[in-house]
This record gives sequence, C-alpha cells and structure tokens, in this order.
Amino acid sequence: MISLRNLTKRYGDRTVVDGLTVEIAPGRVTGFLGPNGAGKSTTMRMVLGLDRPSAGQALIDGRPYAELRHPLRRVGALLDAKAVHPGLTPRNHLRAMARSNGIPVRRVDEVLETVGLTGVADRRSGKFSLGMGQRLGIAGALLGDPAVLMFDEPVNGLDPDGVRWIRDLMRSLAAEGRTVFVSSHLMSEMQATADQLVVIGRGRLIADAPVAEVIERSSLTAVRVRTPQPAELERRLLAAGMRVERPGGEELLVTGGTLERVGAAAHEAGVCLHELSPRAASLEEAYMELTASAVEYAAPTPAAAGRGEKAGV
Ligand SMILES: Nc1ncnc2c1ncn2[C@@H]1O[C@H](COP(=O)(O)OP(=O)(O)OP(=O)(O)O)[C@@H](O)[C@H]1O
Repeated sequence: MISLRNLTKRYGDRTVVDGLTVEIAPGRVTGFLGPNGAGKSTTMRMVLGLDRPSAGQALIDGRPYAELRHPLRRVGALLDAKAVHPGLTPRNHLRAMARSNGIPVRRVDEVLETVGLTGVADRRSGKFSLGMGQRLGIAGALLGDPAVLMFDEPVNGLDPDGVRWIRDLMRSLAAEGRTVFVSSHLMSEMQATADQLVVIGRGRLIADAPVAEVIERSSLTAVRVRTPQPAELERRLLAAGMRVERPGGEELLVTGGTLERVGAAAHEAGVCLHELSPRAASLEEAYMELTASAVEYAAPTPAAAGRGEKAGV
C-alpha cells in the first residue's frame, strides 16, 4: 500500500505537487496519469525518498521510505532504465544490489529468468537495446520480491512484444496481491492494463477512480438507440432528464442515462426499438476531457477541434 497524505512539493515559488491525498491499494494495477509536467515523476521520487516533500507525507505500508530497514524488499521501482552502469553485466549489477540489501544472491538468477535476460546475463549492459535496459531495470525492481512496485513510463519506446510483456507482468504482479503503481502516457495501454486510475494535473488530484468509472463518467459515453419513432422517444427521454442528440434518420444518442433507463423509457412510450447499445468513450477521450483545463503547454486548435467533433458523435 502506498499512501500519499497532503503530499506537496515546491520548487521556489512553484508548487509542482499540490496537496495530493491518495491511497494506492494492493491487488490491482493503478495507472498514474497526467499531462507533461503534472508532477508524476516528482511524486514517485518522493515515495522513494529521492525528493523531500515540502509538506505532507508519502508512505509505504505506513512508513516513509527512509525508515524502511531493507527498502528493496518492501518497494521496487523502475524510474530511469539508464541508471545502470554501462560497464556492468546484468548479473554483477543485480548481485551488487542483492548484497547491499540483504537479499539472497540466488534471487539474481530467478529475476533474470523472469525478465528473459538469462542469455545475456554476462554481457556488459552498455550495449543493451532500450527494451533490454527496461527489462534489467524491472529485474532490479523485482529482486527483493517487494509487495509494492512502481514503474515510471515502463513501456516508453518498447516494441509491441515488449509492451505486451510489461502489461502481462503488471497484471500478474497485481494478481499476486502486490501494489502496482505505473505512470504512462499511452492511454490505450492503460485501458488494457490498469484497474484503477489516479489522474493529476498541475500537481493536483483530478480523479481517483476505477478505469470503468472514468470512462462511464465521460460525457462522450452514450447509449445509441434506433427507432422508427425518434421524435416520440426523444420527448420521453428529455422528460426523464436525459440529454439527446439526433445525428439523423432513426438514430438517437443519449447521455445522462443507462441502457436500462433508456429501454424503460422506450417501453413506457410504447416505442419500438431497432437498436439499443452502449457507446463507450475510449479512455483517451475521457482523459482528454478530464485534463483539458490542466494541460500546461496545450497545442492550439487541432486537438480542440478534434474533441469538438467527437463530442457530437
Ligand atoms: N529539480 C527540479 N527543480 C525545479 N523544477 C523541477 C525539478 N524537478 C521537476 N521540476 C518541475 O516540476 C514539474 C513536474 O515535473 P515532473 O517531472 O514530476 O512531471 P511529470 O508529470 O512526471 O511529467 P512528464 O509526463 O513530462 O514526465 C515540472 O514543471 C518540472 O519542470
């Protein structure tokens, strides 16, 4: 469990993490999202004791990192995959980590196997590809068999095989009951991997909710209905407090109601339906909507125009 309590970081007069209070629970993958510069890395660094909070606390199982006796056995992290000395082989790098943290050296072979680096265990890591470097970083995070794992942009620059491998790994770590906290800018990937989302913008908490709820709450999530009596149904839906768009022909797009409510309204109105189906927003659409006002360096019109078109769908 990771607990952030009023966590705050200021650099000079800039507040880059602003009163974050969140519990990141075990047994699920929690995605950590936010526009560039939102404060994600700074937050993770404070959890790991690499940056000092200006106020508030970041706790691992109720304690600050600095108070953990064998930190690598409590929390594993991948923050910067290039943090390994290029002259070291994976085996030597991991052995040194194990020795300084009271971790049995046999774990080195186990984690090398888990991340698929056994075949290159004695090669110098300086020549490793980005994907191999990420795997080595993850091996280090897993070395102490910790209950809490944090990954900052783990799929950055990976090929589809690598992306899928990381997704499966996160899911299986969470299924083992561990706390998995992972930042990413790849929304489709987060939609496939995360159970819970913590979204921040300009250092502040914007959302802390299950992925399904974030999507459901989006105004772009709608119920699509087709009926030969669109005007009758529209009247009934509006009277029930739902919002209705009429793209044309038999079709209605309804927001502010569930499939069940729309079906019941059609039944009450005695209207025949040719289709009643969910139209879910993508996580990317829901995320863009959530963070629209928190984007620090927003691109001008094209993105905004894109959102406008989608809102009409
Ligand atoms: N040592 C520092 N001194 C001053 N400002 C800093 C320092 N470290 C980070 N910042 C600022 O804090 C803000 C948050 O940065 P951070 O790297 O935590 O954001 P992020 O959400 O991880 O962004 P990205 O998605 O681009 O990685 C940024 O505006 C950054 O410039």
